Amino acid sequence: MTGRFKILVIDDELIVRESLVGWLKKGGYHVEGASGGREGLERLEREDYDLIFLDIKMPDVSGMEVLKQVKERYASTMVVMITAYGSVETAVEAMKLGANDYLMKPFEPEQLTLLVEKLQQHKRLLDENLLLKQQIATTAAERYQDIVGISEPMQALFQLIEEVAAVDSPVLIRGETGTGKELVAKAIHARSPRRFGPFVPINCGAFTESLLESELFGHEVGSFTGATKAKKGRLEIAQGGTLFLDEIGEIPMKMQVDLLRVLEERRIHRVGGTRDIPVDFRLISATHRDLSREMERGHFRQDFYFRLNVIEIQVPPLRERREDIPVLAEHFLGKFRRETNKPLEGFDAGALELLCAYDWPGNVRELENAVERAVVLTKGRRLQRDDFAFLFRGGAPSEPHSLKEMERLHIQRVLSLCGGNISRAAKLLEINRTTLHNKIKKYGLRVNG
Ligand SMILES: Nc1ncnc2c1ncn2[C@@H]1O[C@H](COP(=O)(O)OP(=O)(O)OP(=O)(O)O)[C@@H](O)[C@H]1O
Repeated sequence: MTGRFKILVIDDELIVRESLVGWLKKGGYHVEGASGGREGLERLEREDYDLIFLDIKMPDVSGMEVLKQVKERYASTMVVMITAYGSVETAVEAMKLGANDYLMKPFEPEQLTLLVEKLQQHKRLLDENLLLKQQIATTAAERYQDIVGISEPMQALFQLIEEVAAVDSPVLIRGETGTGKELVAKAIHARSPRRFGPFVPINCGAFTESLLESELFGHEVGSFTGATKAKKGRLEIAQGGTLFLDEIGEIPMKMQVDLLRVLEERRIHRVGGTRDIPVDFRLISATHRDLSREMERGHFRQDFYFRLNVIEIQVPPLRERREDIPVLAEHFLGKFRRETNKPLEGFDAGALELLCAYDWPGNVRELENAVERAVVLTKGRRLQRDDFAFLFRGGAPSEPHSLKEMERLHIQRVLSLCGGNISRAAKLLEINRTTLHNKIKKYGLRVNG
């Protein structure tokens, strides 16, 4: 535990500095020394410290000035002022400015140990408190179910979800990749009379035609080689609940006919079976494709389209609701802070400005990935503009990239080359569609052309 507690001693007096550093090191703490205010501030720029011992009197930048800057920029770092006998008043002044305690020269090692232990305890309590605050930070006003958003289009969307949830008609959710279509589908289910039934999602783009058929309809024993057991399909599993067909635009024409029949007759046959099985689910589907164009091209059946699209919901792209960017960024920061246990304080103004200016072709998923990456890689306490510089590096990297990044860029290029056609891109990349799909999700890539 003590190994992770980091201390910086800022004192221009060599003897005081070295004895403090020495004692604290013996206590098992990670300690560094700085010989003046300026050097101390430079170190703080580069690294996080839990505690600073700070001499009040220093020739270059005074202890009081350093204290002010620390409180402004690294609010959660604790500060103990080091003061000479006779200048207690200044120490008290410093405590008014936010110092946690003071240590009067000369001091004994025991005194020091007790003080550090007390502050360590204090820090633990603060961290727990911070965590609690983060957990309740995203207030009800900012989220609906699990959907975070304060913009007008999102407020209108929440209202629409509420209305749509009350009826049982099929819903088609449209929106670019990563806009939160699945979250919307889940929210509709969670507010609907079917909420006690299952929510069964299936990504139609992630299977080959025959696998998709068996996933949806299930199969009987012996219906194909390897079918040693009968299996329920998702249409059956969704009994009493909601079936969510994601990437409906990827469904092959023949299966569109089969599904259309199911929606009309409310009965299915498993693959290889003859038994009529009644099904009862609400259908929500989603697509990032322009289905009217797909119909014109002869890739999507009109009758099927009308069946799906009884109620249509559009989820706007993130660039059309930029007010949501800061709240979403904070929301994801909270999430990844909890996951990584990094004591991050937030975004600085430059970082937020940059996030709000960026166009987010991969929408909320891309923002989520970007915040995760910044949280993992940052060396500072606040996420800064530089932590998001990778967003603007684009497809022409001028500096070496990690293997992961090369993969991300390569897949994005191939996807654009194939105009967003997943099957074609998967073929070119020599991976299967499921793998490609998972990578698209993982990297928050754009699929639509
Ligand atoms: N408004 C939001 N609030 C919080 N998280 C969000 C929001 N919108 C999207 N997300 C998150 O972004 C990610 C992508 O969302 P989701 O999978 O719902 O998008 P999608 O539109 O269904 O994407 P695709 O078209 O690629 O399937 C998820 O991790 C989701 O939790």
